[in-house]
Amino acid sequence: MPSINNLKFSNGLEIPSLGLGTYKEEKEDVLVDAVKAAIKSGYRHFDCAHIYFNEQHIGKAIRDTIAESNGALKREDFFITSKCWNTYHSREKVHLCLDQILQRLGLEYLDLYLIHWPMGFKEDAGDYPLGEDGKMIPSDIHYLDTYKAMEECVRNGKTKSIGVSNFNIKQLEDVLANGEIKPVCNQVEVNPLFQNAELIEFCQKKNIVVVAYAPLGAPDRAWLKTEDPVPLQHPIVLNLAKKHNKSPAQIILRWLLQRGLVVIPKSVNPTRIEENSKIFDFNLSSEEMTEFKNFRDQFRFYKFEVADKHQFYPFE
Ligand SMILES: NC(=O)C1=CN([C@@H]2O[C@H](COP(=O)(O)OP(=O)(O)OC[C@H]3O[C@@H](n4cnc5c(N)ncnc54)[C@H](OP(=O)(O)O)[C@@H]3O)[C@@H](O)[C@H]2O)C=CC1
Ligand SMILES: O=C1CO[C@H](CO)[C@@H](O)[C@@H]1O
Repeated sequence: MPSINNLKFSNGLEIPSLGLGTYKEEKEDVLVDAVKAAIKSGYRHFDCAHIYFNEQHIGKAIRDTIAESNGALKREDFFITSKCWNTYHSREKVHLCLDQILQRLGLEYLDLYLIHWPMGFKEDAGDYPLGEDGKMIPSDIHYLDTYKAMEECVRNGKTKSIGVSNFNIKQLEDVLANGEIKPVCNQVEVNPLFQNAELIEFCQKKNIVVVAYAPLGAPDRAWLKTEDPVPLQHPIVLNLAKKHNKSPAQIILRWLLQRGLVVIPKSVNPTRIEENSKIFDFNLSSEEMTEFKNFRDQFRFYKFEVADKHQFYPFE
């Protein structure tokens, strides 16, 4: 089995270019089985977040696997990302959020701690503080202040690296100009229907690794509409799948890898988890890569519209 390769961060550390997404599953037995199946299939990178309400199960599966491996697996073999939620943007809360994450995971450090979104929400009013207008109530905390506290988390050893998620080019430029520790990554949506070319080009020029979320178009999203386009069923993908004797998901993931991205497909199905790992043993030609330009681009699956009035909302 070809092994999962790594990409190098600007700080010299490495991230496996395939990780397991974990959003939208909170059941302990399902998640523990999924994480264990992933480890068996060679995954070492797990994408978590405070707001996914499931980190205790992921941590349990990883710690149990390490304990049962008789020394074959250690904490250092894993790459664990988690994210500071929007109601934790003040300095004190950035630290509190990380402490709570580590406690739930049962780990002493993260490999990567991200600011989940540039927008801070009102603190101490639950995870989704909705106003009477149906929109998130903002806090007045600037993401540059949040980022300063993130830097302290590297200095105190609770995370190896820091980065951001859902930041646009202007917001990244602010962080690059004002921060002391460079963000190693920006985790953003990328899939055939939302190719995000301009942002990816900017990040790659600045040596910021792009982690592609919703790589398969999040077909399990709660807000799915029957008329929405489905990347996994697109004729271009189906045709390439047939040609390479691969599945539609493998074709999309391979296309993303060949754009120099890290992919974090979510699955809780052991067969699909293994399928998604078999993307390192074939190549799409440059002509095949170009075929993806024929997709209807700019169909964003994660718009987070309840926060679109926030001064730091990142999307147009
Ligand atoms: N930073 C951010 O703001 C965000 C980060 N994320 C992260 O990115 C991860 C991935 O994104 P996500 O939204 O989950 O969506 P994905 O694009 O990864 O799609 C997940 C869906 O695809 C299905 N699936 C997985 N593998 C296959 C396959 N081989 N063939 C067919 N269907 C398949 C899964 O079903 P099943 O489980 O049944 O296999 C599930 O329904 C998240 O889980 C999360 O970790 C996501 C959104 C926002
Ligand atoms: O990662 C994500 C999934 O969950 C959140 C919503 O509950 C999103 O805001 C976020 O981008």
